[in-house]
Amino acid sequence: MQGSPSKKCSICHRQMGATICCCCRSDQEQNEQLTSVILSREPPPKEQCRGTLLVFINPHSGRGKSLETFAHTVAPKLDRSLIRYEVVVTTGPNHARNVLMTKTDLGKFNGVLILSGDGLVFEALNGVLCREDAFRIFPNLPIGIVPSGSGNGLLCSVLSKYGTKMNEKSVMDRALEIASSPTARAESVALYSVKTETTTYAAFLSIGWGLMADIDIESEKWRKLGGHRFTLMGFIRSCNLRSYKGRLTYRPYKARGYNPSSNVFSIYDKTTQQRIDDSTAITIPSFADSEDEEKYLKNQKTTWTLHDSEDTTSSETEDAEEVVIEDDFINMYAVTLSHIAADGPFAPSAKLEDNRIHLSYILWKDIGTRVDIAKYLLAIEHETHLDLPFVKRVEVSSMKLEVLSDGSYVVLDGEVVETKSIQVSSTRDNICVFSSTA
Ligand SMILES: Nc1ncnc2c1ncn2[C@@H]1O[C@H](COP(=O)(O)OP(=O)(O)OP(=O)(O)O)[C@@H](O)[C@H]1O
Repeated sequence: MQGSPSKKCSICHRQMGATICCCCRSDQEQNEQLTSVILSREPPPKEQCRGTLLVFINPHSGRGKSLETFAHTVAPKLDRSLIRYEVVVTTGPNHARNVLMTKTDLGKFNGVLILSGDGLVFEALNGVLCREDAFRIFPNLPIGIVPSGSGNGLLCSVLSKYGTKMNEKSVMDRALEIASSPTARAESVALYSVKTETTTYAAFLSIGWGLMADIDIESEKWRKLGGHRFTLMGFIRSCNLRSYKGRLTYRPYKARGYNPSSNVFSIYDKTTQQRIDDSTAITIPSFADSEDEEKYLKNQKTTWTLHDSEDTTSSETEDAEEVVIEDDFINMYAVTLSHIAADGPFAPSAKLEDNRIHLSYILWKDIGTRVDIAKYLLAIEHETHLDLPFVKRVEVSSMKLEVLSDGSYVVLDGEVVETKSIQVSSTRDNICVFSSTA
């Protein structure tokens, strides 16, 4: 017997079945279908499973393929590895933040997996920062990344340490392997305290203002081009070069006796709560009264340990003097990790666990012509940008930027923050990030 006559799609001219053709489906319909595929998967039996991940998927990040990647690649791999997962498909800005701020059972997870870019990692960390147990969660809840956004500096910095080639395919392949491996390991990445006029943030990657910040934000409309969006906007911007008036104050970095370690651990050996319990058990004094014990635990590590604070012991007797520069800038870009994207390293000497801020800036008065700036942007790809004579660079432990003119973006970890004053400080706190397999 013959079925109903099959029609041809008017767009791709392929034969259609009973349902509408894949190319005609709206993004929303396709996302809804993928979400239901993901949510209807049978988890591996609890008694056999190795652990559980909390997964955030931003369906609109980068080229908009994250739901597809999870449904067709990550989820089947996790099932095979006997790793269970709870999925949150984010519906808009602050969804992930609100979940992480309020979730009462975070301790049961072995890690958080994020399918988006640096922006969603930043949002997630700042959700955790709002919790009273934030500073116990940070070093014990590993964050894994499947690169679906257009900027994945954190992931590229982590993978480049282990020799992954910096191109889109190699980064994606290795990220998928680590994200779904039962032998995945995590390690420390330094965290920074940031204060603006109104808000305190946790940051892990970069603070930009001027040329590169403008390129980053103004090219967002071309998200679907992936990394090429930066090249295109870079070209446009160096043709229309402008200066930005500001005051930059910084304190050169002194180690003050600090020698951070990577602290590598296996993600599925323990849950986050077990790791927290283990670390508090080492330091907890014994209390006769359980109320005193509860008070002690509550007061434990509830805020930042600043690198330059009075409490951090110093083997160096003198702190470095602050330096103040008030001038017309072309670019100010400070990074705390080596890579800001999947091309060459922006700060080759930056290490994951190290808490130095690698500050670089260009003053208007130091450049010859706009060709210098085009050279600078091109040199980033070849890792020679820091050798250019008009690029000033210094390693600092704190920096403050005061914006003295209108019409520019201050960009923190790739996200715009509405402020004219921003202070970034090195801390001795860290997060932990999926980084390798055993
Ligand atoms: N469903 C959603 N729709 C729109 N925005 C979302 C959604 N879910 C999360 N977001 C927001 O989108 C941003 C994602 O940024 P992220 O860097 O992860 O991806 P991206 O595609 O690289 O974006 P960008 O280029 O803006 O950095 C976050 O600020 C997050 O709050």
